[in-house]
Amino acid sequence: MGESNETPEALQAICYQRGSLRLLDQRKLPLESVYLNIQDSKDGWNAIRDMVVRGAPAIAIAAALSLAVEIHSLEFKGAPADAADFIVKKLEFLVSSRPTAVNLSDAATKLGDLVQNTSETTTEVKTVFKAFVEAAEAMLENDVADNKAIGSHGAIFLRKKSEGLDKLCVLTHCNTGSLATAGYGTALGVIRALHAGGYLDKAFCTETRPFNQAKFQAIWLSFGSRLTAYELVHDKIPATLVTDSAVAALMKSGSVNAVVVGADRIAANGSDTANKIGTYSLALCAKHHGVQFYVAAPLTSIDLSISSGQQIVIEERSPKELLNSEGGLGKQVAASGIAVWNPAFDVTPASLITAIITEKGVITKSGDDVFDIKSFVESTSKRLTIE
Ligand SMILES: CSC[C@@H](O)[C@@H](O)C(=O)COP(=O)(O)O
Repeated sequence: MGESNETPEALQAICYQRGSLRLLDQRKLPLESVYLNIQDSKDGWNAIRDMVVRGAPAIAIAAALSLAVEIHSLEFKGAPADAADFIVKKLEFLVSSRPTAVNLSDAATKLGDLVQNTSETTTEVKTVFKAFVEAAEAMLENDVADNKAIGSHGAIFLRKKSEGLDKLCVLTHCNTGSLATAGYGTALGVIRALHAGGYLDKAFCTETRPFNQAKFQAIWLSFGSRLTAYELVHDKIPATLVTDSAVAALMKSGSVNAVVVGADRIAANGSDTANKIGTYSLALCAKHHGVQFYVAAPLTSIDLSISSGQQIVIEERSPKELLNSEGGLGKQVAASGIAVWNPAFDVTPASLITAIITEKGVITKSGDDVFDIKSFVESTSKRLTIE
């Protein structure tokens, strides 16, 4: 993994052209824009594990493209079936980088099926590789369009639900924007769409402990946004940063009309949702204060194979992120010997969620207070499109 200081375009987390992949090192934002060259799936795995790239959709796309770059110039000896097996094994390895977001394993399953099927209909290894590379590239291209559709559906729905208000104040958590996706973002995409339409009064972004994913922090290793605040400032969207622990007081003051967050995995039960740690507290606060709470996510974040949030594996990160400054790399800040529990995600029960905003429309609850996620997904044409 080499480094370069070139800045192709601000807010572009994934820079790809066939045979070349560079990932914006999000640990260094907002003070430095450094791109890391990703040459193979091992580099991709490390970049995901070490949070160079993060956010459920971006992780899946970066993983697939890291393998696309690896096989671009690979001299592979073997039959098409061996090439498909090679790809499937590499995908399994990539899936092991981070466990909670389903987008990566969804992509791996679909891409694996694609290469297996292709290998059965060709005598050429290069046909198998080409099918994989084109499908990985399609993920990058389709994601921005999907996010813009999420933004548009969300903006229309939120306005409808907030009749009487000309402009809305919307709170978001973590980073779900251009940096977490191929561009535009999911929950942040809804905020972008509201702003573009002249319907946003103000966005609130939470600090998002412990990695500070929403905060603009002047220490390059204090992970996170830095990121959401960076995007909001970049787009000149009126916004205010708050600590995670200020949210209850903020809602009590009546300053928030709606909360919109992203998702790493939505269960089929209708629908417990895993998202960045702290999301559950926001949802409880929102319920208490009568504030609407929305999840904005692509259909690839829905996992129909699990019936409830209890089956979602929650990633636990290093205690060092709490014990030391600068994302764990700096000086000790906590008492020696203290035990640490550092989950990266939590699960918000469906009962606290007003609606789920997807690229295919908004999933609302039926009379018995449940989301019929399964019917919604089945009635739409795609999850991961392999064209
Ligand atoms: C569009 S990103 C959706 C989620 O992935 C996001 O809200 C989140 O929890 C990101 O967590 P991260 O640990 O930064 O990968």
